[in-house]
Amino acid sequence: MSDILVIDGLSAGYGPLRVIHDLDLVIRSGERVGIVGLNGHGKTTLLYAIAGLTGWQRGSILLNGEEIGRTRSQGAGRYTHQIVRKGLAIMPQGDEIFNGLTVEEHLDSGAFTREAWRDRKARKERVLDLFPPLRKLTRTAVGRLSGGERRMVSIGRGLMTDAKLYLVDEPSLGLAPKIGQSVMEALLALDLKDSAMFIAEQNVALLEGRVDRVIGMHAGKLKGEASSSFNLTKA
Ligand SMILES: Nc1ncnc2c1ncn2[C@@H]1O[C@H](COP(=O)(O)OP(=O)(O)OP(=O)(O)O)[C@@H](O)[C@H]1O
Repeated sequence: MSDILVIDGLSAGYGPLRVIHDLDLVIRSGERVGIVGLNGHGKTTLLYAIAGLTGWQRGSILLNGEEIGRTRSQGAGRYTHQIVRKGLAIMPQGDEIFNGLTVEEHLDSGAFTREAWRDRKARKERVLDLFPPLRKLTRTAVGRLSGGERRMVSIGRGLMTDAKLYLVDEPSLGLAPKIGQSVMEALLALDLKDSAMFIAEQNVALLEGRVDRVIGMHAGKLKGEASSSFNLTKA
């Protein structure tokens, strides 16, 4: 098992606000790791820092052995395209999708590397196998879909490339519990091979027993392994 993500001494924030405090984390190939914590304690900011999307950051982040951290004081997103090309897929919180585009156009938009584009038909099939409700909707504009279907599109787009690390931010957020559970189950059914998945989620129960590890986050620091006994209010 090789290290896919090695974070060493990461601090990050926005302007004067420091959200992540000197954080270390290792995720290995084949691992699914969950991160839980209350709203505002920095889960999204940690995922953003890995993707180079915070206001500023410092500390080392190795993705598959390559440094993607750098010390940055400004220019959020300036290096994100390079990080993505090194093997990062990010599925952001909420549905960052374009209402006028069809499901198929959305999935195609995720196949932006040359290999992924060449292979997009097979990749779409893989996504449609994971999310069967989308199969009959490929020509439908996403603006007409339900919340659960939109989430499937947004996650499915992130699965159109062969990433080394998939970052998924609150896949069940805002969905009815049953729908949230089925989206999570589909996501966890993905054959990771030698890649890894890092999932931020507020609902610990959705992760427990389904991922390899659950880590708690409180006030910008990791709290070690968590379980359903991990009390979010007192973490
Ligand atoms: N773009 C931004 N600019 C300024 N401050 C931000 C920005 N994004 C987040 N913050 C602040 O950073 C802190 C951590 O927020 P973050 O979204 O990382 O937490 P979270 O644990 O992911 O919560 P949530 O589940 O609501 O996303 C909060 O105080 C938030 O207000």
